Amino acid sequence: MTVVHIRDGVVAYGGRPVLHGVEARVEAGETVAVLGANGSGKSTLVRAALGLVPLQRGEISLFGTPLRRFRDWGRVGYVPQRLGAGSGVPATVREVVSAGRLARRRLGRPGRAADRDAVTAALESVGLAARAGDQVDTLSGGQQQRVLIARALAGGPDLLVLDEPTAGVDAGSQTAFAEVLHIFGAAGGTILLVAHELGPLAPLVDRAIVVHDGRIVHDGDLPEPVGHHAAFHHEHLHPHAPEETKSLW
Ligand SMILES: Nc1ncnc2c1ncn2[C@@H]1O[C@H](COP(=O)(O)OP(=O)(O)OP(=O)(O)O)[C@@H](O)[C@H]1O
Repeated sequence: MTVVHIRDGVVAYGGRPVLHGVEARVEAGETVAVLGANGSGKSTLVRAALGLVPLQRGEISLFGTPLRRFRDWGRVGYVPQRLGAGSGVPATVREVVSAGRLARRRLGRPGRAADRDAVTAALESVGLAARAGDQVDTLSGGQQQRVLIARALAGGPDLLVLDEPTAGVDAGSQTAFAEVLHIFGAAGGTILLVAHELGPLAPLVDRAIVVHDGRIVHDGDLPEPVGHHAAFHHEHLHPHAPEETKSLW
């Protein structure tokens, strides 16, 4: 099944085109990385795929449903680049992660315990259970990134879309984060992630889409590593129990 399908996608900001008729698909169970230089259009591509940026032309479908008719947002977890800086709204880590449950809620159903358990499990998977009651703005940048990942996981999505999830995250945390994604993918989850550098995520990636100046210039195996990227193919990730993941952060 095709989980994400963009056909002839054109996006322009203020009349300036930044995506020029792109075609991209993500199949169920795949982990696809969108790679490219700064400003090439990677974020725009994934944000357009979720309807966060309007298309000037083209079509998008999610889980086989045209975006304009798609309502099943509980199946989608989105991790933006940053936790909306300057929102100014005080919220605890648990509250932010609980927001990830909203699309799963059904009116009139109890489900409170299930919500609480899902939030706790998501916090544990990113190693932040002990910080649940803290104000989110007292956490470091890397920890806030983990809150966003927990928020996306809490909804129990089938598709995770992540925009530079490991930017500004230290090496050890990147490895732990790769483990969380590995577990999600091994359970059948589909992953679309934007990355400038993959680092420890490289072994997870089934396919790479390379964007250059708003066009897809490669769609296939990970491109041959160059320079410091040469480490990519020498890293291996092995499945671990979630308990082990916790201790990695
Ligand atoms: N909201 C916006 N308004 C105007 N221009 C924008 C907006 N968002 C992005 N752009 C421009 O669109 C182009 C593509 O941006 P995009 O963020 O998609 O690139 P990217 O490949 O994700 O870059 P990076 O790796 O730096 O995050 C850039 O030239 C950027 O300046």
